[in-house]
Amino acid sequence: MRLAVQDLEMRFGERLIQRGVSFEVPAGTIFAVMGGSGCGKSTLLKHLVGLLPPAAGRVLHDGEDFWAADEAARQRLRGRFGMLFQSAALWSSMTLLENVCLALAQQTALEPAAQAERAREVLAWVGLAAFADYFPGDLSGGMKKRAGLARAIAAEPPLLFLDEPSAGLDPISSRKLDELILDIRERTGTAVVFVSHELPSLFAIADDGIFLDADSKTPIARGCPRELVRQRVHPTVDAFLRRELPPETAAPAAAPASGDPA
Ligand SMILES: Nc1ncnc2c1ncn2[C@@H]1O[C@H](COP(=O)(O)OP(=O)(O)OP(=O)(O)O)[C@@H](O)[C@H]1O
Repeated sequence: MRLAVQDLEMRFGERLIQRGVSFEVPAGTIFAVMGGSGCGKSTLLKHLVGLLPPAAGRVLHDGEDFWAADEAARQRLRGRFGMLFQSAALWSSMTLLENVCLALAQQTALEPAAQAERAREVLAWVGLAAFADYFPGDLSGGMKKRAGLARAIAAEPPLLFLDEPSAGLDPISSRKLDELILDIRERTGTAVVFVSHELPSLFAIADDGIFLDADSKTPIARGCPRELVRQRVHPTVDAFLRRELPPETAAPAAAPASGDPA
């Protein structure tokens, strides 16, 4: 499935958030949505997953215009997306197995026995085979994220949306989640669109990406984060990807005190 975003304009009422947002995500690509706080990353994700209509522009799935389609067609397209929200959004009263089975019941025609078999398989992929009968409340944050990922990928969606997947995780859990996302792409060929502030994750897994700028309210860079940082494409992008203060806010370099060695 190929996602194409064409000249999207994002607004809340009169307030412009971003304009001129265009990019494509071919099958199997891991695509990062980057930018500082409040630039519109989560809002863009809402336009892409079908939660919020954009003010203008198009979101095409294999050429089919999502927001111009009727509700039945949108529902069919939504069934092809896997989603992992920041909170992992698991049902707390259901075990992990039941959480994954519920997603399979909603998104596939599998019989209950086949749902359970598939659910155990994906829980094993994410390293939670031994926790199938646990409730989300009994898991660590990283385990909840992995369970959420298992649920998102259970029906083998061709397109996976991840909203800050590693937020709140320690560096080791975050690294494991990155490897899991790469492994899932390898196994299923899914495309992944993810929002992240985590530089190690951006550098480790993204093949391509877009940088949304809150000041100009428009994208200011496109490409693989590793390349963008190497090419020094824009001071704001540089500041973000290198964790450097932008020149206008950086403290002046301290003058050497007299008597210091030269
Ligand atoms: N429902 C809403 N109504 C009005 N304004 C909103 C709404 N949701 C978000 N905004 C505003 O739109 C802008 C973009 O918000 P968004 O959450 O998309 O940013 P973000 O890049 O995801 O930020 P962060 O990295 O901090 O999560 C912000 O200024 C926010 O205050």
